[in-house]
Amino acid sequence: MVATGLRTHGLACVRGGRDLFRAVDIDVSAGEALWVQGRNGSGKTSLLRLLCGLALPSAGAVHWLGRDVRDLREDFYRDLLYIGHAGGIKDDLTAAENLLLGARIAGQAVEDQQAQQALAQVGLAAVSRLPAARLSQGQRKRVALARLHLARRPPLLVLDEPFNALDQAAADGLQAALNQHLAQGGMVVYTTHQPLALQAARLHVLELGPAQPC
Ligand SMILES: Nc1ncnc2c1ncn2[C@@H]1O[C@H](COP(=O)(O)OP(=O)(O)OP(=O)(O)O)[C@@H](O)[C@H]1O
Repeated sequence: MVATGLRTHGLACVRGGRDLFRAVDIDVSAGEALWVQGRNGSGKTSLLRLLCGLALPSAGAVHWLGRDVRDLREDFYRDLLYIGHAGGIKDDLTAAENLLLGARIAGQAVEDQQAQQALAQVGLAAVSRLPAARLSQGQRKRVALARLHLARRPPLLVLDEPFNALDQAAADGLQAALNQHLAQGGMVVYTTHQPLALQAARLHVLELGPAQPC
């Protein structure tokens, strides 16, 4: 069988000396989405960071296309777009510079004009040259999400609270972009406290419970 997506087996995470979760098995293939749910502090962000190889699990492993992400490194990061809770936006850079920097760190060659177009797609054309420090929370979130509108969108999107701080029009636009990504065979792993099911070939739901006692 051809390995086509993101898988974990027996994933476990310990933070601050306590078990956040154990034995998490994930299997997300092309066109599928995983909605990670749970209360504040249940470990959603911690899980997403493990999936992206940004932290190590206390047990288990993460596989992308059949290989451990620890061995894949750059090959995995080329296929992945991770947008964290805070979006990684730098206050002293403009919206456009933030977008360009984020893309270039991910190894994506992006021209200024493409960045402007992507920012226009998320309704930020008028403020693209403003320092991010002068943007609202929702506008900062949109800067981070503009990465979805650059020419090359990686197949795997891992998005931590992407709908937070967005107004209804922006949330609708994001939902449409993610549904389009899934329809084209991409994969989305996301968290949200809002009732926002994406249209996927299969929508997996993972509910993280309260932390287990050590
Ligand atoms: N590096 C760390 N050291 C110690 N504790 C940590 C660390 N990272 C996370 N935690 C703890 O792990 C728990 C889970 O945090 P996490 O951010 O994964 O939760 P979450 O489900 O994303 O929460 P929220 O819904 O509030 O965003 C929290 O109690 C947090 O304080």
